[in-house]
Amino acid sequence: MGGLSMDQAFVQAPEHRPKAVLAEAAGVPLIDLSPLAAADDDAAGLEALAAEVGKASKDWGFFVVVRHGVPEEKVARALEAQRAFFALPADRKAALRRDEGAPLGYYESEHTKNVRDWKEVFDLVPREPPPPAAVADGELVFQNKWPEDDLPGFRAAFEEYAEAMEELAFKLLELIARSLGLRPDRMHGFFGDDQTTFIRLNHYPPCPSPDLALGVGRHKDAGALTILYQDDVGGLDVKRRSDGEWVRVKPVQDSFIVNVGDIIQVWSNDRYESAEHRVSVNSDKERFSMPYFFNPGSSAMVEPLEELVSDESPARYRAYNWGNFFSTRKNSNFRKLDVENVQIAHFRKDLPVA
Ligand SMILES: O=C(O)CCC(=O)C(=O)O
Ligand SMILES: [Fe+2]
Repeated sequence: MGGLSMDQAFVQAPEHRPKAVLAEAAGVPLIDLSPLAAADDDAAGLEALAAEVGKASKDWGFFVVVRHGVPEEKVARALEAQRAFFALPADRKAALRRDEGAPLGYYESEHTKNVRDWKEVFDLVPREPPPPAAVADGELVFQNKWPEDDLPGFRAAFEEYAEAMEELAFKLLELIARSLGLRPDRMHGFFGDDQTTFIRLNHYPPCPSPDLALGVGRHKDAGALTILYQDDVGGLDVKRRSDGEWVRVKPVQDSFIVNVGDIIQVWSNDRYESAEHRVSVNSDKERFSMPYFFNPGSSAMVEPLEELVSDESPARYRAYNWGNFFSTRKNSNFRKLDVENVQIAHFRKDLPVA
């Protein structure tokens, strides 16, 4: 199934194999977003909601949202298109395969931290930047590859899904800004028409060795915010900050899982921290998930927001260019490299010991 066959490339080092995973009890916070719908006349409700989002972002870096306002039918249509795509014959999927300079489309050989992931993916962008007149060495071309001939409804399903996700992403960004004591639209300017937001469709086929391999190896999301749909199979594990245990995020009907990525960690000057997570696979069920990675434009310089920096709380990171970070990370996921992945830790300032 899915054309993957178990070999050494998928085997995790013993310390990273998915052994003990805690049950979902005392897990990731569940947040009801319905106060957003009442927004304008309920300032107190919004502030309380922002405080909840802030606490979850601080304690976990992850939370599950329900009553989020995204129409069920839009999610159902996207999910149906996703399943239909991965059910296509291997050669039809391979016709849309990504390559090094053109990272969108189908791919079945992603590596996370140099170990192959037990999954196949399809990446697409909601906003296609115009193709550059000349492509510089190492520059990536973000052009969608649609399965138009096989699945004529696919593109429309994801265009409407992306629109709904963007609306939710801006609302979440406003709640995060409020929770940090900032103007609600403080971060909006980073997400103009040049944003590098992308949607990934994940398919994790049943795996003959779920004790040795992972669907996605442990990692942190590099962007600003991730909004993930997962089906009812389960497999996403989050590293709990309080004790370093891996905790399974329980599937909840009609919910999304939200996590703050590295960029929010940097903007917030470490008030919020992006959490490590991974995907465990199982031997009898396939699993589908769809993350929406909300990312700024590639020219954005990422650094702690000035309102959150002071003499008492000096900037903990040097500014870095998002476009460079993003393309370096994409290249290292494409094939096995000898070097360590780029990390925000590389931009961390050495703070004098107080
Ligand atoms: O499939 C999932 O539950 C999570 C996938 C993930 O972490 C990622 O694609 O970055
Ligand atoms: Fe992730």
